[in-house]
Amino acid sequence: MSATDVVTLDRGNGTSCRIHRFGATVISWMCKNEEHIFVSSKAIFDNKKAIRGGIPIVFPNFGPWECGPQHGFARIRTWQLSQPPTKDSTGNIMATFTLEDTEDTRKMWNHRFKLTYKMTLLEETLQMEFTIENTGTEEFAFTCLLHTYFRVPDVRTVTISSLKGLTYTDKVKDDAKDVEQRDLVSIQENVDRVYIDTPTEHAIGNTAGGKTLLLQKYNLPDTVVWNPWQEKAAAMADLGDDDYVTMVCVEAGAVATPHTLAPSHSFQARQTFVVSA
Ligand SMILES: O=P(O)(O)OC[C@H]1O[C@H](O)[C@H](O)[C@@H](O)[C@@H]1O
Repeated sequence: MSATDVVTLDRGNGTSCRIHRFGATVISWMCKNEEHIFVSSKAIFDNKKAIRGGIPIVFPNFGPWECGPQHGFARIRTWQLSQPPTKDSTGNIMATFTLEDTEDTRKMWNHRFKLTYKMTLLEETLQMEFTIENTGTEEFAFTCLLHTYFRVPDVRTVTISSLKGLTYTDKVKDDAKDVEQRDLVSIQENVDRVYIDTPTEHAIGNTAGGKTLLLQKYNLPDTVVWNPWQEKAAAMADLGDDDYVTMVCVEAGAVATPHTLAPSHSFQARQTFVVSA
């Protein structure tokens, strides 16, 4: 990984965020010396393969895709740093990354677009604003998602709130639909679920340092919960055998229903992590 590949936002006081320009992938968020983002011990940084961990950006398609690679191409393209890290008068630090269509993306998916991804590092908060513009002359449909891997001491003790009563698609059970019954979701096996139409905030308990993290989202109506567990983790070349224990993916997205964007229109979404108690 070369130094020019990584952009650092640093507030001091052990609070920083590092973003790899490949995929504009957040690879670290430290808050008061506590790392909240998981990156695999076997992650490959060859600017070809998606980084295993961090916050890959899924666009223009979530999951397997007839036009190109799983989860689309945004996570495997090098983004431009359009606004280098800048501090405002309150001490918050922001940086902005952009990605536009190229001949190569148009061969896969013949649409013109501009993605803008603005990160803001606040004192105990990390905010990610994601904008998709249709810069072409025809409408297009997409799904998108911020595929966050949180770093946790032990996934078996993690809890996720605000999913009770919601319908989910269970990708481990051939996309069977079911309704979540639990007040707090915990993970004790391979889980891969798309919860549909979720509220704007989840509290994730027992994350790094025993802290509860709030995941707040805007215009990202669905929440994916994923952990490959032991057997599937062992079969993944870029995930250490025991890495599944120290990660949980809670992913905010617009995936259950594709979103259609008219020419010259834009779609704006946001996710924010707040360190709570
Ligand atoms: O291996 P990847 O292409 O990075 O996908 C990793 C995972 O992403 C999401 O969480 C999906 O719901 C899973 O089905 C998938 O396995």
